[in-house]
Amino acid sequence: MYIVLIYLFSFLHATPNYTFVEEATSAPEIVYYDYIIIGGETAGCPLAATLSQNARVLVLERGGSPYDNPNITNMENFSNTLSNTSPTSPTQHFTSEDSMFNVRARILGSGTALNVGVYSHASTCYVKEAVEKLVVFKPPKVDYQVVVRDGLLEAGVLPYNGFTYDHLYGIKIGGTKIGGTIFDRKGHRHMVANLLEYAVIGQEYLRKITIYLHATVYKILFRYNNGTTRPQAYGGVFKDASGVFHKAYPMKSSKSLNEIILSAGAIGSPQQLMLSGIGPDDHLQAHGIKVVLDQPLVGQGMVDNPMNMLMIPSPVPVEVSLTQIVGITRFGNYIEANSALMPPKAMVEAVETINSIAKKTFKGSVIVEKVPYPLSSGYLKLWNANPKDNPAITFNYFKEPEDLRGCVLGMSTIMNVIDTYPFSKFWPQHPSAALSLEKFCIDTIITMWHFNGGCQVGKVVDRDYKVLGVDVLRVIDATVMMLGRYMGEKILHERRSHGRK
Ligand SMILES: Cc1cc2nc3c(=O)[nH]c(=O)nc-3n(C[C@H](O)[C@H](O)[C@H](O)COP(=O)(O)OP(=O)(O)OC[C@H]3O[C@@H](n4cnc5c(N)ncnc54)[C@H](O)[C@@H]3O)c2cc1C
Repeated sequence: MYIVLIYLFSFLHATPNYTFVEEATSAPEIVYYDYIIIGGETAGCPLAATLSQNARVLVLERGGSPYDNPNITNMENFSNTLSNTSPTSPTQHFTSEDSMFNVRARILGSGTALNVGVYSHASTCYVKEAVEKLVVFKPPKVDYQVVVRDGLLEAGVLPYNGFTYDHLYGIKIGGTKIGGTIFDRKGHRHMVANLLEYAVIGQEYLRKITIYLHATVYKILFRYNNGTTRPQAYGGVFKDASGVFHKAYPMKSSKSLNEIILSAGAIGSPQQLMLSGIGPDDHLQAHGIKVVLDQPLVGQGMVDNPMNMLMIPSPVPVEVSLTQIVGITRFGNYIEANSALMPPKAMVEAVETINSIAKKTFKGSVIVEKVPYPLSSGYLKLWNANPKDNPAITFNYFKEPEDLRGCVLGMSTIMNVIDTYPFSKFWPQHPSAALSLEKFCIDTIITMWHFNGGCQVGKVVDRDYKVLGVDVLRVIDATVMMLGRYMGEKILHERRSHGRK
């Protein structure tokens, strides 16, 4: 075991030699695997690596590889990827129907190749320790983050919980913590794609996993077996970068153990269901899509965490840091801070404003507040039948008054933090009490990029994430919950109990 771990760790600081990752242009016209996973997503990568221990797995990812791109791998370049609007960018930009500027991932490893890297884990029964050994780290000590920690504590965000991966919330177990990060001590990003290392061992001989890049899935195919009226997913159609279409089929299995698994994200999965004919009857027909199953709840329940922030210009230089310290207030708000970064669009506009006032380069930090479990929700609809285009998404931020109240409480905490002694060297002024925090929250809302929903449990999928009303199709991604490795092991267990090795 020790030797295996050394073997695994030896890969971590170099670009992995994934011989099983190929451009989709090299794919045959028709391919057969036990599992077809649509999307190399945060749950999809560990799911694929786990399933490949006992089955043949194909992953179809519409984006490219995250390796050898310093904008992705180096923390200091974090915002360059987010502001890249080219058609081949790893970020696909969209504006929600609420006029919120936002981004979604288009790359192997999905959001973990773009994100801020804050890591906390689910309850321990779902946690696989090895995952944390491979991609999660304790952040280095950064003076500015120490100031944030001390400010939070002085402002009453107690107790201090030290370094922990635990997801602390609620009145009794909130407080201030040092959270995990997917950036290592040198500021290099580690992503879920690194978990494909699990699939490397034995690969040369067994060839149990294949990942096609720039493979955009256009639709899932359905049929009806032996005169039944229940649709069964039996394949998928994908297009490579040269515009050539290919088909991928799960190998025939008498016990229907082989499956198609949608792991295309909170936006991609409900969109793909609709494009494949599962969704609201009238909406699909309006786009000329043949209805396989009238399912009015596909695309419903879209939620995004509203985020608001204060930008704090500093008279002294501030080290570059992404989030290390997380304060969870007794009202449930998350308070996080980043320093000395040139941030993405909404932040860039704010920086430009500040610069034009200050007439000097921005030095400073941002402290953000997130409403953790917003009650406001919306829906996703298609604009057209092209899977490469964004669908129309409405989040209805702050529709529920409780969410706005949550923002006000969070912003009050931030103002208390910057009024503390540790913060005095960054922010010598006292925050203005005359500010209307309700107005501030509404006027300055931005996204936390944590959108989810669209394929809700009990409405679109069952508790095993199988799509209701059809066979051989699951959704395993942030749409439902990010339990890739856990679900992989569960599915393998089901496989073994049916006598498949
Ligand atoms: C800027 C930013 C910062 C964030 N910060 C944090 C953080 O600090 N901590 C944290 O826990 N979370 C953070 N998140 C959120 C987190 O990264 C996501 O919740 C997570 O990655 C899962 O996202 P998702 O399920 O929506 O999938 P997505 O990220 O949308 O991934 C879906 C994948 O499927 C692929 N795909 C979609 N459609 C198709 C198709 N038709 N054919 C083939 N492939 C397809 C996409 O290319 C993509 O790779 C952040 C996100 C962003 C964008």
